[in-house]
Amino acid sequence: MVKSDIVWHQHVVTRESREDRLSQKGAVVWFTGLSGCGKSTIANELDRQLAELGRATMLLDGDNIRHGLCAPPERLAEEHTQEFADRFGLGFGETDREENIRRIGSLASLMASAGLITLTAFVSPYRRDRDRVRRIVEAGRTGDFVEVFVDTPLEICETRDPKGLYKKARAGLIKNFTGISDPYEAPTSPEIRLDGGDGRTPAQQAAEVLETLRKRGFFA
Ligand SMILES: Nc1ncnc2c1ncn2[C@@H]1O[C@H](COP(=O)(O)OS(=O)(=O)O)[C@@H](OP(=O)(O)O)[C@H]1O
Ligand SMILES: Nc1ncnc2c1ncn2[C@@H]1O[C@H](COP(=O)(O)OP(=O)(O)O)[C@@H](O)[C@H]1O
Repeated sequence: MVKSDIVWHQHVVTRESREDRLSQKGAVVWFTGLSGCGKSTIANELDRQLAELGRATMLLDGDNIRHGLCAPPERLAEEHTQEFADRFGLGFGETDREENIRRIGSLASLMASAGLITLTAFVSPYRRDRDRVRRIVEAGRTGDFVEVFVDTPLEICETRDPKGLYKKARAGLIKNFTGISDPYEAPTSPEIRLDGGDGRTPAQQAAEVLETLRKRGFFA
């Protein structure tokens, strides 16, 4: 393989000095699960709980990121050529999801290296894609990637259906819909598994994640 001319640049300000100033350790807390499982709600609630403790955080979630960094072709075509939009716009095919998670994983890893407790909430259905992100994040330090599997039964997600997408998917109006016409590969050994059907509130589920982060030494 031709060695790239892109050379990594060592920064003067170290990750450790950034974390010392924040009195915390950077991390990527990766929420994964079906559409409607509760990952955005729980991640938002965890963000609120961390902010209440004065922690420095960032939250990235599927719907929002797909308005910008990982926008679909039709949105890019508003500002760019159709060729550009077709090349860089992302949908929900397997390769598009791979690129979606690759981009987000790289961004989240950078945020963690700045000392931020970075929360991400994406369906991220493919084990291979999540494991790649884990390797990127943990290249810096083992243990910095905390996978949170929001294990809510499909029946509950479909009953909730807050955006009516399951109904459209069942009617064949949406292709490649996770859990209906596209696979979801559940994590085999997540750091945290939340039972989405156990009747707990998002605040209670978020509190469990918060305590795990504290026990793992990300903050005192
Ligand atoms: N085909 C298909 N499959 C799954 N989800 C779909 C699809 N089309 C649109 N949506 C909406 O997009 C949100 C998932 O985007 P993600 O970036 O998290 O997906 S992925 O990680 O690339 O699989 C997801 O948001 P959440 O419901 O918050 O998970 C859906 O509302
Ligand atoms: N623990 C919970 N108990 C009851 N409803 C929940 C819970 N967590 C989330 N919900 C509801 O489920 C729906 C989907 O939640 P959301 O966070 O958007 O899921 P996702 O981001 O995984 O698609 C929302 O209407 C939300 O209010």
